[in-house]
Amino acid sequence: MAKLVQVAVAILIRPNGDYLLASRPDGKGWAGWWEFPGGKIETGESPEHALIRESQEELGITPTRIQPWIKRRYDYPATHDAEAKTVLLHFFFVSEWQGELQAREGQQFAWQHPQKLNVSPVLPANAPIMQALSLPSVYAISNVQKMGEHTFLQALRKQLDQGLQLLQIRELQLDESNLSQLSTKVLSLCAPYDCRCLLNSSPEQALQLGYQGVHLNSQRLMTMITKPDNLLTGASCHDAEQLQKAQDLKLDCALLSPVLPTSSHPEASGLGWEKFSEMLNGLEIPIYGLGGMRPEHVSQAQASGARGIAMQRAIWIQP
Ligand SMILES: Nc1nc2c([nH]c(=O)n2[C@H]2C[C@H](O)[C@@H](COP(=O)(O)OP(=O)(O)OP(=O)(O)O)O2)c(=O)[nH]1
Ligand SMILES: [Mg+2]
Repeated sequence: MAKLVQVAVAILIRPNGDYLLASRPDGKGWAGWWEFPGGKIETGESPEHALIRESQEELGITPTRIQPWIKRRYDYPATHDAEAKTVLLHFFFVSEWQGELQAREGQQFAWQHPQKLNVSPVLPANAPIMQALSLPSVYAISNVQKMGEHTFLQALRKQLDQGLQLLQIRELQLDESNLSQLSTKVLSLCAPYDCRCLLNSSPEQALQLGYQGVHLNSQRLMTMITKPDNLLTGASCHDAEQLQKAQDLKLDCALLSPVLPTSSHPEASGLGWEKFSEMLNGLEIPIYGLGGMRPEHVSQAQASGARGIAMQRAIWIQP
């Protein structure tokens, strides 16, 4: 059996969202491939400790703000320059550090825009990680029905100014013509910003109304045979079977709900973080927790292996 190697991996993130990749130096297996800085966890060492030690050894910096994220297992085949092995990668976000970056192992550095990678090839185990990083940590869901259109659009503008990047329009109460009118307003408001909009409806209607994406409810998800063409596609999931379906279709993201009790579904008790985390184990597509989420839950969701959180209420309420 191939040996299991535990690895601490540092995703250094700048305030604008760009992250650092480094090339693997000559002399190591998979030389020339791009990876996040990091390295093997020593026997008896905690992943956090390994992360700090490797950052010092490879980059000459000391992380001061660390957020645990996904753990990912991957089987590497034997190659011309490396033996077969199974890695368990412990990914961490590092958003603050002390010291200046230095290439202490002769590696090259490249800061990457999450949606426009300009180096390759990246280590194969990282493919789903890059995919997840191309989406933001917060997914907003519209709430025109409760807030009224005027108040919602005002709150949306505020969130766009603060960097909102992913929005679902979910207004099931609207007839076709009202939905079309609202869509025109929302899409033109979002156009100057770097925010992608998904319509909770059918792929056909999303395309017809000019959305970049569609969000499938769980019923629609289960009837899909392939991922809709030319649309960023998300889906709502409430159980393991639906999550698996979203993954089999290679959707861009999925919501898992309800994580916590929520006023929109008072009858449901919520999965709780432990069960939530268990259900995400082994999934490769980016997942957002939904249900009772507030902005401060992002770190808990990420520590559970999610990309982040989705909010329909708290995001529109200004502190
Ligand atoms: N650092 C890092 N390693 C990764 C990533 N993705 C991925 O599959 N790996 C794999 C490649 C290697 O098999 C393993 C890390 O081992 P490594 O050779 O970098 O370990 P190290 O820095 O401690 O170096 P060494 O001195 O032991 O050679 O994890 C990644 O993004 N960053
Ligand atoms: Mg290394």
